[in-house]
Amino acid sequence: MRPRLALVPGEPAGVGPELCVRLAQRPANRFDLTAFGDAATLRRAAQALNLPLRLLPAEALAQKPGDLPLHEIALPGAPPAFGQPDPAHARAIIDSLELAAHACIDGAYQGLVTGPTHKASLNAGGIPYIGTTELLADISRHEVVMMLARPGLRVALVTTHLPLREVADALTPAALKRTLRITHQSMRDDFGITVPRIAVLGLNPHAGEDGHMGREEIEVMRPVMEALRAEGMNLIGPLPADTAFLPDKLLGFDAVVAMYHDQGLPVLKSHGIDQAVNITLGLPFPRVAVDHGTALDIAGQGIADASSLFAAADLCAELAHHRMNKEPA
Ligand SMILES: NC(=O)c1ccc[n+]([C@@H]2O[C@H](COP(=O)([O-])OP(=O)(O)OC[C@H]3O[C@@H](n4cnc5c(N)ncnc54)[C@H](O)[C@@H]3O)[C@@H](O)[C@H]2O)c1
Ligand SMILES: N[C@H](C(=O)O)[C@H](O)COP(=O)(O)O
Repeated sequence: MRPRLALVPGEPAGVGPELCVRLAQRPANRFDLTAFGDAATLRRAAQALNLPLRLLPAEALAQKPGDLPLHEIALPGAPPAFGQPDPAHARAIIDSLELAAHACIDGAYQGLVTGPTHKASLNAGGIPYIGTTELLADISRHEVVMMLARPGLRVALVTTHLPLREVADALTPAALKRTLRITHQSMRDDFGITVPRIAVLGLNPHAGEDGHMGREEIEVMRPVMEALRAEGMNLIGPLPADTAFLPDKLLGFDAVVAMYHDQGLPVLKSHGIDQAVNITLGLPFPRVAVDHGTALDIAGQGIADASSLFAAADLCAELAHHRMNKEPA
């Protein structure tokens, strides 16, 4: 059976809608798609790119390139100008994500693929939004982990979208343990790695230099890692973050756990945005997103690279297939 994926374009003023239009042109997808969003925005994106687009009822199946079933969540008013998010659209954008997530939880869809959102505009529109990862954790009532991945490198985060000055306080034994457990379990269940080798980065320079440059490695990290090793987890570290990503070292890890957003993600994104994706581990359904943002500077110009969205949809379908095949008959 082909999985049916819910596709949410994200910020209407950004590149998300045009990337969804490009995805709808791909022949022989191994999955069926239904977009959750605004029809006028998708049509406008197709027009800007001079690509065909035929919006179908949500439950229909695409018949030819350019077909896209749509569950419409209309924006109030016309689509925003390219590159100019309108906070008045915040509610509709969040509704798209929430409806798509609930449809996945209810089993109508086997996975969720999302385009980029503009966090500042959503907040300016009165929605206390931190990120889609956190939103999905709330909706599903599951503890989750944000992982970005590209061929040869997977990076999971203990803390996600919070100010740097709050990171050390947020690195609690419970947060670290939760992240390591969810990452370990997902490597086994979703990626089929029986004994995942998980590298854990120190928080401080040189992993604290035996306590001379910070004590979180000694007081928080080592006790948690010892306890989890006793349960059979293969954990390496705490490692100095500056050298953990050396190519030879990476060959020895299935995943790297970073303590905060910009400790891990710049390394991954420095390889280019084309093949990288953002996976939410721990949800009751697979969710994969693009690894890049709204790219407001190039929206509507037809030059945005759709590779990350294609990779996200392909991986989401693969994870969905995997879960469908594991479910008892
Ligand atoms: N998945 C997500 O929802 C997600 C991810 C990252 C950032 N964001 C949000 O996006 C907004 C803008 O963030 P930013 O400016 O830091 O990052 P960005 O990724 O939007 O842009 C950084 C640079 O990369 C380029 N770029 C991005 N995507 C591209 C693509 N598909 N093809 C070609 N070039 C591309 C942009 O033109 C820009 O020069 C912020 O609100 C941020 O929070 C969302
Ligand atoms: N941290 C992500 C990144 O840098 O790509 C991004 O902001 C999106 O995260 P959500 O999917 O949680 O919105």
